[in-house]
Parts: sequence; C-alpha cells; structure tokens
Amino acid sequence: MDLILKYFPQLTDIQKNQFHKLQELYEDWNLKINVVSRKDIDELYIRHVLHSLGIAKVQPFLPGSKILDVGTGGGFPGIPLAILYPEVNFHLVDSIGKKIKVVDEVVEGLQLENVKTTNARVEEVSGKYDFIVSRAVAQMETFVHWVNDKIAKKSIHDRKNGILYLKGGDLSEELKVYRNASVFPLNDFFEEDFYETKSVVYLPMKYKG
Ligand SMILES: C[S@@+](CC[C@H](N)C(=O)[O-])C[C@H]1O[C@@H](n2cnc3c(N)ncnc32)[C@H](O)[C@@H]1O
Repeated sequence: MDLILKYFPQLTDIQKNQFHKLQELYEDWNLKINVVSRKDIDELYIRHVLHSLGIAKVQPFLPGSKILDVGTGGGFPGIPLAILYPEVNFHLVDSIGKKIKVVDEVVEGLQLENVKTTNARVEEVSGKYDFIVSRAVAQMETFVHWVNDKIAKKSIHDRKNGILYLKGGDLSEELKVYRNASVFPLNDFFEEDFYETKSVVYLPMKYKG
C-alpha cells in the first residue's frame, strides 16, 4: 500500500481505503477461486496494482471518458485504474465466467460505481471507447484485430484514442509492423526492479502498416 502512495501521493481517504482493501479481497477470493497465482498474491501491489497504474503514468484519463479492459482476468489493469479514476467509466470484459465473478465481488466489496463487467469474448462486445487497456491477453496483431472497431473516432484527450497495452520483454519483433506504436518503459516512472523490463505500448487508432 505504501508503494502506491509513493507514486500516487494525492489519493483521497476513500481511494486509500479501496487500495488497502484489495489485499484482503484478493486473498479471500483466491482461496475460493484461484485467479491470481499464490506467489503473486504476496506481491499483489508490486506485480498487479502498481503495474496496472503504470498506464495512468503514461496516459491520465479525463472524467467522463470510457475505457475497455480486455481479458481483465481478476481485474487487472481495470480495477486499480477504476479506483484511481472514480469519474471515468470502465468496462471490464473476460471470456471466463469465474474470473468475472471475482471481479464482480471485488467491485462490490470496494463499492466501485464506475465499473461494468461482461462475461464474453471481446469480439462479441460492442460500444466505443476512448482507450482500450490490457495485459497478458494476446499478441498485438490479434488484439488489434479484436478491438480496432471499438475505439471512438473523436478524441477528448490530447493523445489520440487507441490501445494502451502493458507488455514485457523485447517488443521489437512483435511491434515491427506497427510503425506508429510508442513504447513507454515503466522504469522511467517506477524504480523497483520488477519494472526494468516492463512497458506500456501505445497504439493510436487507425493503424496503417
Ligand atoms: C493471462 S490472463 C490475464 C488477466 C489479466 N489481464 C492480468 O493481467 O492479470 C488472460 C485473460 O484473457 C482472457 N481472454 C483471452 N482471450 C479473450 C477474449 N477474446 N475476450 C475476452 N477475454 C479473453 C482469458 O480468459 C484470461 O482471463
């Protein structure tokens, strides 16, 4: 929890409580349904919560904007971002029902009013969003194919609407065809070793190869 305050010192008491409660909620739910690996539960804040918030360091979201989290699993990156931005609308989607059930329980436990969840493959979801966020779901090419038609044409942020994807390791091969992709290394924002190889990939909409 101190880790979150170290990088996001302006949190309200409500947000501090919500971030604090995450540990207990995920511990409880993990005993019933294994959504986060045992090892990762011990390092929830560094491996999941702060990692998710890396997207906010690259692209802060404006009130009223709409964000789609594809393949949210246990709620990452969507849940930490929804705590950080209570005035932004988040739609968290996963094709596995038991994962969405955990997300629903966490949303209820935190009394988050800005999160909607759907148990479906993202290809079946309609709607338009300012940004599409994700982590560990698919190769960029497949992902772009799934979500390209879900990005709203009109951008309200300075940065053009598009995809913000948390990736790790060497991305040169995967991103070779995306000449307009930008890679933001997370160790520019976070000093912990875990972030040395992690980055946020931004891909503006209407990619042309
Ligand atoms: C490795 S997990 C990552 C979960 C979470 N994003 C995280 O980083 O902790 C991948 C998730 O993507 C979901 N998924 C894969 N393809 C999907 C699709 N086409 N539509 C919706 N969810 C999908 C899977 O059900 C799984 O929960």
